[in-house]
Amino acid sequence: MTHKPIIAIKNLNHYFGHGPLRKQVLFKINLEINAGEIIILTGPSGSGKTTLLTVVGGLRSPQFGSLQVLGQELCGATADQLVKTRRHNGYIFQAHNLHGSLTAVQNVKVGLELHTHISSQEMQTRSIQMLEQVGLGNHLHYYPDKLSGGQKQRVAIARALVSYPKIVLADEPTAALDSQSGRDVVNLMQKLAKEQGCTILMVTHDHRILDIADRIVQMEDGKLVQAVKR
Ligand SMILES: Nc1ncnc2c1ncn2[C@@H]1O[C@H](COP(=O)(O)OP(=O)(O)OP(=O)(O)O)[C@@H](O)[C@H]1O
Repeated sequence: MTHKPIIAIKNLNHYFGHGPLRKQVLFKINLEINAGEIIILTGPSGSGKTTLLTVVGGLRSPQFGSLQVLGQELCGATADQLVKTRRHNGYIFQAHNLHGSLTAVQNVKVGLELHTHISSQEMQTRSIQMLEQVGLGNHLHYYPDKLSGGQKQRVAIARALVSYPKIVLADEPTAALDSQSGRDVVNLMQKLAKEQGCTILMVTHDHRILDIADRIVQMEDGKLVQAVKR
């Protein structure tokens, strides 16, 4: 096969703490993820899912092994290189992390902040279009406290996708939502990701949404125990 994976993880080990408190949390992780794939990372609490997600997302430096994202080796990368990698990513977290003092459209624009080549007018236009795509075209100027949980998470999705990222990292995006809103939110992520051709790596305990994955990867005690092809 000639295509290269968008994310290639080889023998990745990760430790927290120092000296006698040093504790290994990721053990010899090997995983390749192709462009456009939706991967769900699941497993018990404390098994290392969030650690793996943050390392892959360039939010934490990889320590041992190899991690290539879009062809760039991140093991041993400088802080600058990690920042560059983060520009290709969109992030969606459990607690949507919207700014309470910004409207929906202003929050979405934050997703374009690092993209200084885009004019302010273009940012506004793209942010509005993105909110229309997530069904919030008539809530553009609402502040987060006037939106429901599901609506806030849809703003967070719009913010994550407005820069057309190659990779979206999502940590428990449905945890704070009722089952219908959770379903709506992941359906929307799936639809937009497929339209934009972006790759999603998502951590979840929510068994109701496993069906959106192309592959489910199971973690236990810091190890990948299973990579199920669907
Ligand atoms: N910043 C940190 N410093 C020290 N230990 C940490 C840190 N972050 C996580 N850990 C430890 O690393 C292990 C893996 O944690 P991680 O958050 O990756 O697990 P998880 O599978 O995402 O769990 P959960 O499903 O509960 O979010 C746990 O034992 C945790 O206590």
